[in-house]
Parts: sequence; C-alpha cells; structure tokens
Amino acid sequence: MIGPRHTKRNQRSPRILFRHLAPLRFILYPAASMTRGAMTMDGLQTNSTEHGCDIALDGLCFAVDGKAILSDISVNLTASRIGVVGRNGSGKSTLARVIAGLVAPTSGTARMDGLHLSQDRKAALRQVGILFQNPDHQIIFPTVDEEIGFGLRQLGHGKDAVAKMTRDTLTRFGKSHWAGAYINTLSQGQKHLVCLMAVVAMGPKTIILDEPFTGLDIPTKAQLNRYLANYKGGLIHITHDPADLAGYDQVIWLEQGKLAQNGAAADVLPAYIARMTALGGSDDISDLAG
Ligand SMILES: Nc1ncnc2c1ncn2[C@@H]1O[C@H](COP(=O)(O)OP(=O)(O)OP(=O)(O)O)[C@@H](O)[C@H]1O
Repeated sequence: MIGPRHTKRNQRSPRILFRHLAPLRFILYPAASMTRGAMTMDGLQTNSTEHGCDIALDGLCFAVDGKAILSDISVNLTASRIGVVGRNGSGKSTLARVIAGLVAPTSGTARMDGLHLSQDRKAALRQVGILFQNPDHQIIFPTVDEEIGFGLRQLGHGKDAVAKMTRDTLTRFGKSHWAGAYINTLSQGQKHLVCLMAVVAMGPKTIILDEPFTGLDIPTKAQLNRYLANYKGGLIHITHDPADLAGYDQVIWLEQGKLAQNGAAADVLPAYIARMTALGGSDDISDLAG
C-alpha cells in the first residue's frame, strides 16, 4: 500500500497529510521539471514534442525473497505507443514499476534515455509518470483540484498558474464541476479519472498506464482514449484488453515473468488473442497461484 485511502480524518487535516505524504507523491508522479514544456494540441503541457520511447531493458531480472518475478528480459521499447499484455500475475505491473525506476532490478539493467532509472530518481521522475491500477494507492489529497494541482506545483508553477491549469485540465476532460469535490465521494472509476488527469496535466515525457480503464464507463473510456491518442508523449499501456491497443505500434507479451513476444502490434496481438482464447477453453488458472 503506497498511499492512504481517504477518510473523513484526512479530509480534516490535509496539511498534516501533505507533510507526511508529499514525498510519496514524488514517487507517484513525475517530479519537478522547472522548465516549461511545449503545449500539446490539447493545450496541456508535455516536456517534449511527439517522440518515441527510449527504453532499453537488458537481462532484466526482478525477484522478491528469492522468487523470480521477472526473468532475463531484454528488449528495446522505442515506439511512441507501446502495449504490454499478459495473463494475471505475468509481471506486467512489476515491469512498470521497474521501468519507472520505483524498484531496482535484482540483476540486469533498465534504462530510459540512457539513464539507470532506479539509480537516478530525480532524472527518472522528470521523464515518467505512472498511473497505478488502484487509485487508492495514488491519491493523497482530499479534493479533486488539490490532487491535480499538487503535481503542477511540483513543476514549479505559481499558485495562479496552477489554479488555471487545474481548471483547464478539468474543462478538457469535461469535469469542471468536479473542482471542489471530495474524492471520497467519487466512485472508483471516477477516482481513476482524477489520477489520470493529475498525471496527464503534468505532461511527462512518458506515461505508464497500468490498466487505466478499469471501472470506467463506455463514454468516459472513449473520452480518455481520444485524449490519450492526442498525447504528445510516449505511452506504455498495460491492459488485458487487446482492443485498448488499437493503433499502437509495439506490443510486448509477458508470460510468467518472461518475454514471450515482442514486435509490431499487428503481429503480437493476434498471437496473444489466439493463445488466450485457447487457454480460455481450458480450466488453467495456474498463473494466479504462481
Ligand atoms: N512485492 C511482492 N512480493 C511477492 N510477490 C510479488 C510482489 N509483487 C508481485 N509479486 C508477484 O509477482 C507476480 C507478478 O505480479 P504483477 O502484479 O507484476 O503481475 P501482473 O501481470 O501485473 O498481474 P495482473 O494482470 O493480475 O495485474 C505475481 O505472482 C505476484 O504475486
């Protein structure tokens, strides 16, 4: 558990919460880049113009208490739209955390733009934002505008600019009326959207999305998809639904912590779907017991 669930108690004491939890937020969202980035076509900032990812994984292994979770993964992630697929427990979220530099490989290396992310947190945090599966692990402020505004303050924007950028973000997502809303009054899907808005508002070079559409209704998902399609930074999108990866360039497929396939989405996704469909006809849920 990285962040707290929201309770009435932390509604009453946001400053105390801030003091204790703000450092964690640096882990969750990209950190302070004091430079202003380019404006996207949506008007939100990103730290770069449209680009591919530059991530090199070399012999990457990750283990916990001797249990191998990721094994000998070597791959270059170079497209601007990268999908990550695999069964439950195949290591997708763990890989996301390693790529973001939140945890160090047990052996091998993970580099983004040539940087060893886990060894250079400041640099890594400028590069990448990560959206976790569970919004309760991410949200630390009581209201929607505070949650979105926090990351923008870390980027060095002044109070008025943060307020305007927060308003603009909410407007672009059609959620202006959420501004002062208490997050613990929102549904799980709505909380997910708040997290996405907070990450996207900061415009990191690459965003890692760990099943970002969980719990979202069809119109909201379509809206997010439209926004993400226009995002100028790189996207690494973990999903169980191949349909989420329509138009993506590169897909990697993990199986039991190993790289099963890497290549063009047009090649990997049909093979993945065929395999999953075949497994769906059996009673094999062994990966869940891992
Ligand atoms: N800190 C940890 N300690 C022990 N085991 C862990 C830890 N983190 C992950 N695992 C195990 O590693 C495996 C991969 O987990 P991970 O969450 O990366 O899979 P995933 O592909 O994202 O799964 P899902 O699709 O269900 O979200 C699982 O068997 C999980 O139980």
